[in-house]
Amino acid sequence: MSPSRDDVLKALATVVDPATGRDLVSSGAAVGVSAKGGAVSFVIQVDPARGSAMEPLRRAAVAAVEALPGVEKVTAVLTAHADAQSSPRPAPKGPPPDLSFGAPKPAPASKRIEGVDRIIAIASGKGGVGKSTVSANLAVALAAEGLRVGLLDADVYGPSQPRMLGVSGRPSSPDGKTIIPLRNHGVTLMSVGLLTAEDEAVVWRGPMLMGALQQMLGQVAWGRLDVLLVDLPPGTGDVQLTLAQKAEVTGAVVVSTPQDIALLDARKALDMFAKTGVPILGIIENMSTFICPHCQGETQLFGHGGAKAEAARLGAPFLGEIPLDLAIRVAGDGGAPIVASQPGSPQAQAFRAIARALMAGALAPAE
Ligand SMILES: Nc1ncnc2c1ncn2[C@@H]1O[C@H](COP(=O)(O)OP(=O)(O)OP(=O)(O)O)[C@@H](O)[C@H]1O
Repeated sequence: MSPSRDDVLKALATVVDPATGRDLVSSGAAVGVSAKGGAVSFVIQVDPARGSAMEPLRRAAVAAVEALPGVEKVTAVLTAHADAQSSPRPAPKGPPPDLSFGAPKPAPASKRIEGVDRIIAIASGKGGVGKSTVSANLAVALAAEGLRVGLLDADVYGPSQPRMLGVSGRPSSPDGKTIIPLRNHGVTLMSVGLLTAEDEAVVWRGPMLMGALQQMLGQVAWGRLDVLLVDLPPGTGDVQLTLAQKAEVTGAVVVSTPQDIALLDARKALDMFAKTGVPILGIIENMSTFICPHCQGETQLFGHGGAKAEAARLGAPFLGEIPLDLAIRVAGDGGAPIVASQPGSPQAQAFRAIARALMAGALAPAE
């Protein structure tokens, strides 16, 4: 019989970090613990200053878990938690988060959005990597697979979903409390961009920003949704933290380009989610290869495969790659993402494959 997540936690609780004298579970160092079939994965957060000196601890943790009956594969990753000053970390309240990519868990009532089964955050470490393009196409692709999909554009600094999904006009609020979202290409959409004039520069200040996000989570009449995608602003700021605190987020998908710099930034996003207990559902490489619009030849402009290698290193699922392709940009800028406007194209198929990979993991029906 394969071990349960609790079995794995018990095994990890026997492994003591000699530097702190505390075990991996009570110190909060072991996060993202997942046990599925015989495959176990977890992340050990370490102080970056101790870096490679932690490898023996990682090996001890792997050995403790491997000793459990039914374990076939153990993936254990060391990550540096972003704030080295805070070491040793305070022990988190409650057990480490569940990184299982299976059925949604019942959430505390206050954190649930009525009628919404799962919330998936789409994040990137830095701007311009195509997070919004990926979110829009992924939303349409999931809808094409038969799911009821919502898209919340929380990119307060540059809301682009109304343009990408070809939606305009102000959402109505018949009772002055509930906001009725708009809908196009099979996707229910709400965006901060719909609450402000298109050319109006929005200077959101902290509390206002949190208020807007909470309003969009709590006051929008989303209806029944299998999944709500949240297109986050780039980086690792307040909106990300608010979302993790105020809503029961099923997990996060991180979009990265293959360049090292983008990957470094992507690492920050991954670390932030690990710290806030949000499981990583997968990594998508965008602008993976360049498709020439004239000869259709393929060039590896930014290198290729960096995100896949990083995903493997972290033990996170790699969901797929999207080429840098003029047709993808033109379609997005024209208000009909390529999955909707050219569903038979190879580019649309690449997004559909990613949607299916996500469904096979995070959106899989209950076992
Ligand atoms: N795979 C792609 N092929 C061609 N163009 C792309 C691709 N992905 C994104 N783009 C284009 O790159 C630009 C930036 O993309 P997008 O707005 O999706 O990025 P972003 O990461 O959401 O940026 P920000 O968070 O800064 O708003 C857009 O003009 C978009 O059309």
